[in-house]
Amino acid sequence: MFFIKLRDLFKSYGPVMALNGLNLEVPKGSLYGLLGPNGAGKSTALRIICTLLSPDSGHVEVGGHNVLFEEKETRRRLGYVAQDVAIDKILTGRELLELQGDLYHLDKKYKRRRIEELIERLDMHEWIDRRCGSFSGGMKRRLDLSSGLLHEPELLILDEPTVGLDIESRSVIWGLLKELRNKETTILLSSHYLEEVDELADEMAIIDKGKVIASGKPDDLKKELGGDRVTLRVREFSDEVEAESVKKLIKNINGVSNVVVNQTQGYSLNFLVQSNDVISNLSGHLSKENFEVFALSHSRPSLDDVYLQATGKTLMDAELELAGKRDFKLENKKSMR
Ligand SMILES: Nc1ncnc2c1ncn2[C@@H]1O[C@H](COP(=O)(O)OP(=O)(O)OP(=O)(O)O)[C@@H](O)[C@H]1O
Repeated sequence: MFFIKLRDLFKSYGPVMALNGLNLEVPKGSLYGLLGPNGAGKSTALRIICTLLSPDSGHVEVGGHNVLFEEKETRRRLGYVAQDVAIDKILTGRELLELQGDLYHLDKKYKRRRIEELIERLDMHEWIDRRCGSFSGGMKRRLDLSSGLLHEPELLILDEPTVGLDIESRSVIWGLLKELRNKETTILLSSHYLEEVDELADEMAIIDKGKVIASGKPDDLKKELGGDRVTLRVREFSDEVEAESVKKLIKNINGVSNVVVNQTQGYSLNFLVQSNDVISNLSGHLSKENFEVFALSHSRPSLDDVYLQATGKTLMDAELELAGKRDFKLENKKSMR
């Protein structure tokens, strides 16, 4: 049974098409990861599900309710932890949670109990009575997460929950998310950290340019690639021309597939091999064209390889490319309106 269903979702900001026919189905009680580079459209999709933004067209359903017509019912059932939250600087963490509880119209006794539970669970007692203005990024995130969980929502939506956080805060947040999933809360989170999605998600979707281009269980997606991943360098620092020549040669070797030049890693080559024999014979093939093996590593496929297979580039290359095209100043201005 699916708890969230998105069908043919389109959304543009002026000339920028953020969602380009997005389809997604999130099973009830699962932890679902949306993986994609900055600018892929993840936040836009999450904000639409949370009723904070309207799509240009498409269907959005949460727990059997049409989100576009039943905003109030949807909001009651979900907790949303945004990417950037402007937390009041003067209130203490506890006062902020009290205020949030009042906004949810929680019963006084229930609210106090929930606040205590969350302070305990997210290990916040040492600093929760300090003013929020003095909090670190990790403390703010834990406070945000507590706010989103006060009313025990059936659905928790998190936009990049651990971006830029210290290891301790990240592990506290991961621990809580795993626990909630075991208690049947449906969790949808966006991330551009491969290891976060790999570690947490039961199912995932890769989003690229406003569309889902691959989805399934992380392990199944890795297995579908069907071979081991090899990274090869023919010299310490290659250039594009050399890398493309090596690519041409390797592509024609039997048992090799998905050859990609990895620009951000010194023009190394990434590819999949069907058996170890291919690796043993590699230097023979290369020497025919006067190339040699400078460095070679070999591993089981990772989510980065899944991403590479689906998009033709690594997640890091995609981020660099998109970062060059974005006008963050303008976006900030528009989203404050
Ligand atoms: N308020 C806005 N005004 C103009 N363009 C926007 C606005 N918000 C997002 N965009 C553009 O829409 C596209 C999708 O952005 P979105 O924030 O949804 O992506 P994302 O995958 O969540 O990335 P990030 O993690 O950086 O937020 C990007 O090209 C972005 O530049």
